[in-house]
Amino acid sequence: MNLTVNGLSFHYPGNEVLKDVTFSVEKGDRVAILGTNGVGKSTLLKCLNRILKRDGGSVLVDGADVNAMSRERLARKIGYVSQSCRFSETTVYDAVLLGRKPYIKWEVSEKDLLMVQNILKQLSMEAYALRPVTELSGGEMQKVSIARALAQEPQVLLFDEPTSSLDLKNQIEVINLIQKIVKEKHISAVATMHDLNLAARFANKFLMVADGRIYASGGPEILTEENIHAVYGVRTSVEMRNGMPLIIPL
Ligand SMILES: Nc1ncnc2c1ncn2[C@@H]1O[C@H](COP(=O)(O)OP(=O)(O)OP(=O)(O)O)[C@@H](O)[C@H]1O
Repeated sequence: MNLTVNGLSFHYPGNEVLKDVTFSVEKGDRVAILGTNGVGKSTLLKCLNRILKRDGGSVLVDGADVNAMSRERLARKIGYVSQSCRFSETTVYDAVLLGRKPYIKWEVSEKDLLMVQNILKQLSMEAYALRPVTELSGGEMQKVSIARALAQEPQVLLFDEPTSSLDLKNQIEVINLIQKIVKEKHISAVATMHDLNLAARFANKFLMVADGRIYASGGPEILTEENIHAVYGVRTSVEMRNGMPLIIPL
């Protein structure tokens, strides 16, 4: 699988948000999209997933334009976990099972049920599997939407701030699980992130967005004090720890 974005642009009425965004994601990549509030990170994810219709440029999955795909085909290619998850009145189990929708023909198969059980187990969600989603905490709900996207078995997983409501243990668990799934299933994941240290732990590729454009892209070597200052306007000290950059605001 290969996701190629070329010259993508997008505007909301009276607000040009993305300009000439170009990057690619290969099988096995974990990509972190970084940048300040309101710079257009969520908008970019939504353009990849066709939730928003881009103005120009191209978004190709294995050479095929996402705009030309049927809804089901797109769902098998790209999964998306939004920032604010909304669920109808169902149990956690059924909400996760809904992720299997692109694959279910007439009835739910043994494979679908097993997969849901496995994901609930991997995410330590079994204890509340039969509770109504609407009664969960913010963090528990965030895990439900992540579990549902994993059940969808797409080739690219898009996450909008996947750990924003999670405590430290769950943050680590969720990013470790995403990494594991990316490796085992030979897929890729793209996540918008605010915590640079968590991003450094999660990703192998980074896109730093500023003023609607990709300011810098590449491996952990782009997380420099200069780039961070240019993008966030914050002075930091970047040290290497266990082969990973550790970013300390000054
Ligand atoms: N539905 C909308 N209609 C009009 N403008 C919007 C809409 N959604 C977002 N915007 C604007 O587009 C810009 C980019 O928003 P976006 O949500 O993509 O930013 P972001 O980088 O994800 O921000 P954050 O880190 O705060 O989540 C912002 O200026 C925002 O106010």
